[in-house]
Amino acid sequence: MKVIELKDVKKSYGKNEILHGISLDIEEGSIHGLVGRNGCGKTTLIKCLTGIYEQDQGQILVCGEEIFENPNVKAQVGYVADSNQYFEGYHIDEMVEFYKQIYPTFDEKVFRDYNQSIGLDVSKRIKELSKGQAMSLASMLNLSIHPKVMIMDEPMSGLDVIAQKQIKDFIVNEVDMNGMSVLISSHDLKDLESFCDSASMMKDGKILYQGTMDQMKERFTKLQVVFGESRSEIFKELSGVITYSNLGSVYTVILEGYGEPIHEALKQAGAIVVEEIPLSLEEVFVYSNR
Ligand SMILES: Nc1ncnc2c1ncn2[C@@H]1O[C@H](COP(=O)(O)OP(=O)(O)OP(=O)(O)O)[C@@H](O)[C@H]1O
Repeated sequence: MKVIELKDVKKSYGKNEILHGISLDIEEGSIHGLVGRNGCGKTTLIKCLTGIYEQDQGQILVCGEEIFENPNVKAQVGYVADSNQYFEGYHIDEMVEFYKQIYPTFDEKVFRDYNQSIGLDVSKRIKELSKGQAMSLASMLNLSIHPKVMIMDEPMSGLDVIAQKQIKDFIVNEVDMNGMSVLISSHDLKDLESFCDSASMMKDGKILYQGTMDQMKERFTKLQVVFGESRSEIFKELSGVITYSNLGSVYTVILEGYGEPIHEALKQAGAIVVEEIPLSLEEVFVYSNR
């Protein structure tokens, strides 16, 4: 079942259109990564998806309903923003009380359990927390709602590696125990690769492609090709080659549209070895944004 459905969503700031027709589906119980260069529109998309902004065009369904000005749906959605500038004068304990009032599903015991690991002093005011501590708090509070859908805008920024692991463990726990679905934006692609089931890659206000991690990587192929002698000219002529490098007669090639014809062309040109090497999400990102 799809918990998030976006159809042809457009959003402008004034006359400047930022989202140019975004369509995106996220399956229940999955962790979906949102990646893209600075300024491509991730936060704008997230603010539409959480109902903070109304889209100018298109449809956004969360749990089957429009989210904008829909408190019933919003009550089922956790949101960790990329910066937390509100409630600065509140003590953590007061924030817990506030969440209890706003969200009937808020589970104080779970919050205390999470904070047992993270170790924030609950008598502190929000403004006395470091950036990483404030991000951890936002994640813990929102996870303790047991939301059906969790939207997280760079939630790991500022967190040390131990806190990152703890927050990821909490997220996975909520997914496993309660079937929570997650959309998470991050610039740490290695991290997303190990953590997400699927991802979307944004570029200039559009989704370039979306799919499972394996499907994302299918777009490009990385080959190791060995000739008896140096043969760089072949890669200048071969179709789909994005980049190549060599160490003597051993070539590493990144190409698009690899298949039998290219394999045959390399063999006919005298390649002794043509071997596919796994690509990382980071490599897919870099070659997609060239
Ligand atoms: N409130 C605003 N008013 C006008 N323009 C804005 C506003 N917020 C963002 N923008 C512009 O919209 C574009 C997309 O910004 P957005 O914050 O959505 O990008 P992002 O992908 O989240 O970037 P980053 O990875 O740096 O956080 C940018 O060009 C930005 O300058």
